[in-house]
Amino acid sequence: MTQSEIRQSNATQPEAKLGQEPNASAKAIDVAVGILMRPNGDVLLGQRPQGKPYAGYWEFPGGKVEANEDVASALRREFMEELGVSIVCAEAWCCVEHVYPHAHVRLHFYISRHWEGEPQSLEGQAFAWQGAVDVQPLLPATIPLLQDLDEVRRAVQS
Ligand SMILES: Nc1nc2c([nH]c(=O)n2[C@H]2C[C@H](O)[C@@H](COP(=O)(O)OP(=O)(O)OP(=O)(O)O)O2)c(=O)[nH]1
Repeated sequence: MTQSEIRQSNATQPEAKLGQEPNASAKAIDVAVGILMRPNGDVLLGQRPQGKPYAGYWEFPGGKVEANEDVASALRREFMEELGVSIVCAEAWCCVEHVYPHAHVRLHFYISRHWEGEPQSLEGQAFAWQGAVDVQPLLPATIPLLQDLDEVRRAVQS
């Protein structure tokens, strides 16, 4: 995946600030998050491993953008590290901020319909392909996006 393959989607661009108002003095941590979407609209979720904040909660795979790394590179790296999957192309979907007790995060969500490799649990986490997302608990910042995601899933199916 190159920068040119990261396209802005016009379909859904919720610019939401979720949860508490972000503390202006707390620097937001950028997080790259990828939603793998099968042709039938199913999406892949993973369960956060022990030792992390919100262990046991379900999330879309991804992780923090490192220093001197762009979001697209972080997405590629996280998917290779966590799942052994190579993202071929992905589309920027939306960006949301959330203030957790442990961090103020800025989540950059991408949707990918084209990847290479079968997801493997390289960090011991559970995974689940879901239609309408039905795993619980989900990370609080991710829950409000599910309705918009359902619209994308339906558009893919039709
Ligand atoms: N991957 C992912 N993170 C999410 C989602 N929703 C959400 O609020 N987050 C938050 C939880 C965490 O505060 C942050 C991700 O940080 P992380 O600690 O999992 O990142 P990482 O894998 O780089 O972890 P580490 O190297 O620091 O152990 O983003 C989501 O759907 N997917």
